[in-house]
Amino acid sequence: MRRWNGWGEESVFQKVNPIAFEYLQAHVGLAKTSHSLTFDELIALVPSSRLTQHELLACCDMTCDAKDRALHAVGQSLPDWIGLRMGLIERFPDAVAYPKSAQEIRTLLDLASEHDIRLIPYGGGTSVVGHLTVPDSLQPVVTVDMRRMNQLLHFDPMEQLATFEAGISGPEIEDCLQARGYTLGHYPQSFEYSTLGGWVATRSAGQYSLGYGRMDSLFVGGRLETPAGSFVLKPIPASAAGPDLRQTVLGSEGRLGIITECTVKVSRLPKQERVHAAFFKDAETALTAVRELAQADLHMTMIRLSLAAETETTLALASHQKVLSFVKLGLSLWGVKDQKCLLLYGVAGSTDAVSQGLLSARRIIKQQGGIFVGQKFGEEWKKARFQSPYLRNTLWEAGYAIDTLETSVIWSKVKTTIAAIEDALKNAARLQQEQVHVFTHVSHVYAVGSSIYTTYVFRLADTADATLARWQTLKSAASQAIVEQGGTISHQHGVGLDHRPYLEVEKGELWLQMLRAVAKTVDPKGLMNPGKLME
Ligand SMILES: Cc1cc2nc3c(=O)[nH]c(=O)nc-3n(C[C@H](O)[C@H](O)[C@H](O)COP(=O)(O)OP(=O)(O)OC[C@H]3O[C@@H](n4cnc5c(N)ncnc54)[C@H](O)[C@@H]3O)c2cc1C
Repeated sequence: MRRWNGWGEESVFQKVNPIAFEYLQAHVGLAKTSHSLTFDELIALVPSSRLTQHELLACCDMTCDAKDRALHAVGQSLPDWIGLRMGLIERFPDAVAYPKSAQEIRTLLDLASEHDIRLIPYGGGTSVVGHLTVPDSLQPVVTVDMRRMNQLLHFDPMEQLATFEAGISGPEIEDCLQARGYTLGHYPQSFEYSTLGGWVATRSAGQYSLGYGRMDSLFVGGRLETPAGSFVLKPIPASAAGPDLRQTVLGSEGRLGIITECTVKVSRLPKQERVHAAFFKDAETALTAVRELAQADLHMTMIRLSLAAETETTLALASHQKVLSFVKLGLSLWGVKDQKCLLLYGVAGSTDAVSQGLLSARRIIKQQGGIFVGQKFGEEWKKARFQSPYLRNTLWEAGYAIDTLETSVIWSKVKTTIAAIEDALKNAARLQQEQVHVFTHVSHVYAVGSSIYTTYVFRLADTADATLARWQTLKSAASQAIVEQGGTISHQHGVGLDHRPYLEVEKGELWLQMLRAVAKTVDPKGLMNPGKLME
């Protein structure tokens, strides 16, 4: 069963070795465990619904049950966690709808327009930027859970296209496609629960984005039901007929309507898939190698470079410490010491393509002094690649909060932006007489630049309000640093509520006016996910 107040399956507990806890204490300080709300205590916070006995309840298996409303009140952002664990949830939806077809959604939208009801589309509930927060609305709010719409509607190997209902989850998609010898190749770390509709609505990026593309390029068509009517995007390979309307649906964050189906590009399952690893002596050489790999057109599936602090943290968290001491000793003999950076790189395809890809990658890595350590690190990463979010549970229970930040910039700005984000977090913590442990990797690379993904760990404060204030200070300092460096406020997580204040600087007021005009056209009464993405 899925955890109601954290990440993942209840049966999975990610242990942290004592060395890693000592490491954390040395960097962040000794933490105190805080009281976590019980499920009954959470339910007691749910007020009565404004929709009890409303005629809308006849639609889409809708329910006003407090349990359903509690389970749909938030997503997975840090403020969401503070809300769930410490009882700081201000509002709950009045009801939850569970549509089973596009037709039911059409009926729901028509009824919502007639009765002035606000709707929040809900995919897997894995948003990390406040997409699912219930607005402060005088009108009732219904959260629309899409997960019963999880069928494959059409698959055509000739065209390499598959059409799914939008509520289908990552594992369900891969089960369908792999049984037919195909894959979507989209693996965000939230793969277990997030949905196709959610990926499109947030423009998500998976771990193999280098090989298969981000959701932006996988999504070729679909259907959006808006309060004003249906919007159908035909799958067309390329078109010069005016602006590309797929771009309106991608990243729409539930503001324009409900995506009911998506047509996506699929690929043949690769014969072979390899992830290898190499160490570099410092960030300078490692980033040069990564840029050259990204620009070499090698058909790689992934590149993930952990900078020095993340490499050190990864090694501290690893379970096989004895083996690691040998590796560290060996690396130090090659002059790879304190500033070492770990690179994981993946290649997939036919046996020949994989050998050729690995060989070409090796040449570039070697030119920058990279030391190869074979497949072991890559295999471990593959095994654990959906496990690390489970650490959030373990660390929270020990009194630590963990959050992530992401952006992307052109190559000339990568190093300075990483430093600016990390410094901003450390300074903001220092001003609060606290410490923060900060580490960064780059994992989505392009010919022109790269994403930057920073993780930060800090201590929970004594109360929910104080913990939230601590997070807000850190998050806004880092977001400000991103904006000042000219980075995007989000490379992959979207805007939601948390990034909304920074959007105007990035896109400009005219762009926001255009977007508001589009929303007004398809949703004149402002029913859809109010307040997210834009005011
Ligand atoms: C542990 C963890 C790891 C993550 N890793 C990644 C990662 O590697 N890459 C990445 O890109 N993101 C990642 N995320 C963020 C998150 O998983 C993505 O934003 C994901 O795309 C959200 O999908 P979802 O189905 O859970 O959508 P939800 O969280 O339910 O909703 C997100 C937004 O999409 C809208 N929406 C959802 N479904 C529809 C629909 N059918 N029609 C219209 N609007 C809809 C919602 O209204 C909301 O605004 C991670 C999150 C967590 C918690």
